[in-house]
Amino acid sequence: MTNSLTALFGGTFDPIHYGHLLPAIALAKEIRLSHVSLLPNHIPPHKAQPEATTNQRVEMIKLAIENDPILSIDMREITKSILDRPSYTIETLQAWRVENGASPGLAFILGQDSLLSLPTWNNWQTLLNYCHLLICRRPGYAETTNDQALKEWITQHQTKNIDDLHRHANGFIYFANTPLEDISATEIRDKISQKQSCESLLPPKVWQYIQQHHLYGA
Ligand SMILES: Nc1ncnc2c1ncn2[C@@H]1O[C@H](COP(=O)(O)OP(=O)(O)OP(=O)(O)O)[C@@H](O)[C@H]1O
Ligand SMILES: O=C(O)c1ccc[n+]([C@@H]2O[C@H](COP(=O)([O-])O)[C@@H](O)[C@H]2O)c1
Repeated sequence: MTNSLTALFGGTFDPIHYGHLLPAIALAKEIRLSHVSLLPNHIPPHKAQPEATTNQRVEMIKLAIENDPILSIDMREITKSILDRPSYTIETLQAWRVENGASPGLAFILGQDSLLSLPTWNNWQTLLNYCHLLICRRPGYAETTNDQALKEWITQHQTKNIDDLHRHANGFIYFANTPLEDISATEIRDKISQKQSCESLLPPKVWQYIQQHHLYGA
C-alpha cells in the first residue's frame, strides 16, 4: 500500500484555527496520510471577500503549520494566473490532474457544513472524477441531508474502507471520525471585534499576528 495520496484541504482561513488544524491532523492519522496541504483560496466562491488580505491569510497559515511536519501549504489558488474571479474547486482539481496525470491519488477535505452546501458548487457532481472527498465532522451540522440528489450521490459513492482511498485515484466519499471542534472563523472575527480573547481557539503565533496587524478590529 503506497502513501502517495495527496490531500488538499481548501478554505478561506480568515483566520486559520484549531477547527481546521485538529481535524486535519487527526484525519491524516486515521487514513494514513503523510501530508495534508492547506489550500487557501484567493476569492472564495460563496462568501464575502475575506477581512484579512490573501497575503495575511497565507502568513497566518504558515505560522500555524511551521512546527508540524504533517501540514503544508499549497499556493496554487493564490499564484494561478486568473486571479480576478472565484477559486472554483473543480478548476483547481482539473489543473492538478493536468500537472500530475490521472494515476496518483488525490483527495479533497471538507467539513460537514461544506458537504451540505455542495449542490451549490460549480459542477459539483463531477468533483469525484478528479478526487476523493474526505469529510470531517463539525458540531451543529446534520449528518444527513434533505437534498435528494446529494443524498443519492453520497450513497452511490460512499466507502467505509480506507483501502479504497489508497487503491483508487479518485471516486470515493469517506466520512472521517475526526474530533468535534466547535470553532468557526466567524466566531473568532466577532469575538476579536468585541475585544474578547481567542487565544484558546488558534495557535499562539496566529493570535500574536492578529494582534500585531490589528486584524478583525484587534
Ligand atoms: N470547526 C470545524 N470543524 C470541521 N471542519 C471545519 C471547521 N471549521 C472549518 N471547517 C472546514 O474547513 C474548510 C474551510 O473553512 P473556512 O476557512 O471557511 O472556516 P470557517 O470557520 O467555516 O469560516 P467562516 O466562519 O468564516 O465561514 C471548510 O471545508 C469547512 O467546512
Ligand atoms: O467550487 C465551488 O463552487 C466552491 C464553492 C464553495 C466553496 N468552495 C471551496 O470549498 C472550500 C471551503 O470553502 P469555504 O467557503 O468554507 O472557505 C474552499 O476551498 C472553497 O474555495 C468551492
